[in-house]
Amino acid sequence: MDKQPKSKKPEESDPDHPYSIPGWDDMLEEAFSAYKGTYIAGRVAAQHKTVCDILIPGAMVQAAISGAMRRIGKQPVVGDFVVLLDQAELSSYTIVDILPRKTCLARGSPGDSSEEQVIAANINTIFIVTAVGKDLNLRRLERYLTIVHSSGAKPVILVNKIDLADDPEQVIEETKEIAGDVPVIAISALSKDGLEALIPYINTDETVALIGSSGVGKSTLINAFFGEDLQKTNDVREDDDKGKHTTTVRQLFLLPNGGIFIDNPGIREIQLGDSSEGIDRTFSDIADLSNSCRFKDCTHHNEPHCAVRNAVQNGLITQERFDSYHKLMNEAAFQSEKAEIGLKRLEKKKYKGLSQTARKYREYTGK
Ligand SMILES: Nc1nc2c(ncn2[C@@H]2O[C@H](COP(=O)(O)OP(=O)(O)OP(=O)(O)O)[C@@H](O)[C@H]2O)c(=O)[nH]1
Ligand SMILES: [Zn+2]
Repeated sequence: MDKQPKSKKPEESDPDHPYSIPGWDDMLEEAFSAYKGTYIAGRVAAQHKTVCDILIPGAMVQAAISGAMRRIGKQPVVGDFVVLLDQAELSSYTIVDILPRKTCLARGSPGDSSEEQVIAANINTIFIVTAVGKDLNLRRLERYLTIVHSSGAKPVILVNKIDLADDPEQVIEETKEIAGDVPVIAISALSKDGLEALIPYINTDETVALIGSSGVGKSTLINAFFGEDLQKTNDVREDDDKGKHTTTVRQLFLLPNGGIFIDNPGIREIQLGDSSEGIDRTFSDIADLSNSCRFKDCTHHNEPHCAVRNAVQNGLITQERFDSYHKLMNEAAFQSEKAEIGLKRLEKKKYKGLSQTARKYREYTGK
């Protein structure tokens, strides 16, 4: 491949250069260099039905999705880096392509609809927020870990309301037991204790998001950490010529220290999709033990000489964690099947998205 020379990072304020787009890097620069002509790059800050709010160097504009993209079902989501056709003569912008996504947060769609829904793209770190008390549910955490691992983003577990814990250390220990190598951080969004530990994850040009159940303190944390006036700090110069004024709530925020924060209801209410790969990473203890099962494709149900079931019997893995694993595998297999049926309906020849693990699991269990 013809390698483009790496361009030097210019001043952040240079409105003519895509480096002023939050999160822009050399890889994107290289992908974008394939577009010659009146194209500019931007990042999706919010999605609406037919248009998106796009951050371009020095301004925020609205752009429609090209007919060609709509026909093939290519839908930009918040966080995407996109290529815009700059039609100065029409005072408008059109999104003509999406630059390669580094991470992709998706959920299994509810009801009968078959396709996985991408909610946000290019998030580097996802804070999984949980809280001391009845909200601290390890099984639910495993579910969130699976979702984040599947997205490609880096998970970090925040145990909020630590001020309510009788024995904070024990709470953290319990959480660490299911976390693998994922960092576990105790915080109190209310008293702002422990928030400094989050700073390293919000480096310049990193994109972060948070997920967690209702009531764990996500809003309190956003206000405590990112500031009450997040919306204000995100004020960008309006492009008078081409930009239309938008009154809708933005979903991508620029943080005062240079980081980028993405928040929308879709991220907050995320469900498990076909994430069998994420399950393997969340349950790496089970995945490791699987190598010692007699059958290579052991599903750890009834097969003889199953190292995983042995570990459960010997107390190395708790019954609750084992059940949680099976529950998530069942759901992932169900999502896979739903996706497959949907795609057959669309008469697609091949579906690569179905993960092998989930397929085997479904064949074996008949679920
Ligand atoms: N004791 C204590 N209470 C907290 C802490 N953080 C949040 N809360 C309280 O928990 C309740 C829920 O907090 P929210 O920030 O609204 O929770 P949320 O996750 O945004 O909830 P949804 O908006 O439903 O998703 C509020 O009453 C907060 O004051 C904390 O660190 N300690
Ligand atoms: Zn087994």
